[in-house]
Amino acid sequence: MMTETLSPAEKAHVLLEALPYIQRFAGKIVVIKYGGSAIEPDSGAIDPVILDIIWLKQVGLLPVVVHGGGKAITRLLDRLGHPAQFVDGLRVTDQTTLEAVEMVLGGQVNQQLVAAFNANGCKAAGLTGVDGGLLAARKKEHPSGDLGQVGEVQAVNTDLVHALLQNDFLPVIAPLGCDESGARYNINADSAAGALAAALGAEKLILLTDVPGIMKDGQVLNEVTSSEVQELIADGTIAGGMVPKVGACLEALRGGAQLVHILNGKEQNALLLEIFTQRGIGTLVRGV
Ligand SMILES: Nc1ncnc2c1ncn2[C@@H]1O[C@H](COP(=O)(O)OP(=O)(O)O)[C@@H](O)[C@H]1O
Ligand SMILES: CC(=O)N[C@@H](CCC(=O)OP(=O)(O)O)C(=O)O
Repeated sequence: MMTETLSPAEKAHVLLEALPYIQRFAGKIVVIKYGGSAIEPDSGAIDPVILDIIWLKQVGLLPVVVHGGGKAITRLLDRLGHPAQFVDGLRVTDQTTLEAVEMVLGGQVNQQLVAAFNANGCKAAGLTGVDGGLLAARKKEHPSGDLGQVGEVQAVNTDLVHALLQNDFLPVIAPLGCDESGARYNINADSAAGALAAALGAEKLILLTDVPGIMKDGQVLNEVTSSEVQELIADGTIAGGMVPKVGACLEALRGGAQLVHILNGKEQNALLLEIFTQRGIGTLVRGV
């Protein structure tokens, strides 16, 4: 292990460096979006991201996990011979696609994550945005045309999430929602995480993906403001799946989140390094 190469004083320093961050964030809600691009298919091996999140909870933070699963949905659609189609990072969702989305997000991926948390000593409970009226959705209108059953969050009822947190459960949330008529919607997981972070008054929103942050000319941008984000979208630097991600960041900031980050979930212990050390990693998105 890497710690074997550290002297006892260096090991103690690592622990002491974390102390002010533990004190600052204890009791605070941190929404973590775990993207389908970073979640490995079920391999049986312990996912290091799961251990990082358990660590956060163990030292008194209140993590809330929102997961994606876009790659797994596309794999299922491929097996069904049903082509996947995206517009601005959003999956066009016909009836067959909605069924696949519900199976993968509400079933496979959610249960894979919950089982992994529980197996590693962390009480986790899986739910979708349909449960307890968590994510009240409506059909998302898009300038490019009809996206089918793609939803956008209209309102968030946080009662169930608070009930879980109060009972020491880690909420693991799949981004599905429904409207008052019972129609069900596929919601982009970043957008769901942004809306939840805003509604929960989260201290932090962290979006874990498969790239080191927002990239420009091959370099990761350490920090961007909301107005720079608009320019980066307009000039095509930010495209595809990164578009809903930055939208989620801006929504969380508008909702009062103090710190919003995009990190590479595949980078070893990215979460712990970002939260508990002075080392800045990924992209920090600022409100101004
Ligand atoms: N400027 C950018 N910087 C980084 N990634 C970008 C950028 N523009 C587009 N992307 C794309 O966004 C992807 C991340 O979004 P997505 O595939 O939806 O991930 P996730 O499944 O983690 O939500 C990256 O893998 C990359 O292909
Ligand atoms: C409307 C829409 O695009 N929904 C997404 C929901 C899953 C998701 O966002 O997963 P990632 O975070 O892994 O991309 C989809 O169907 O792929």
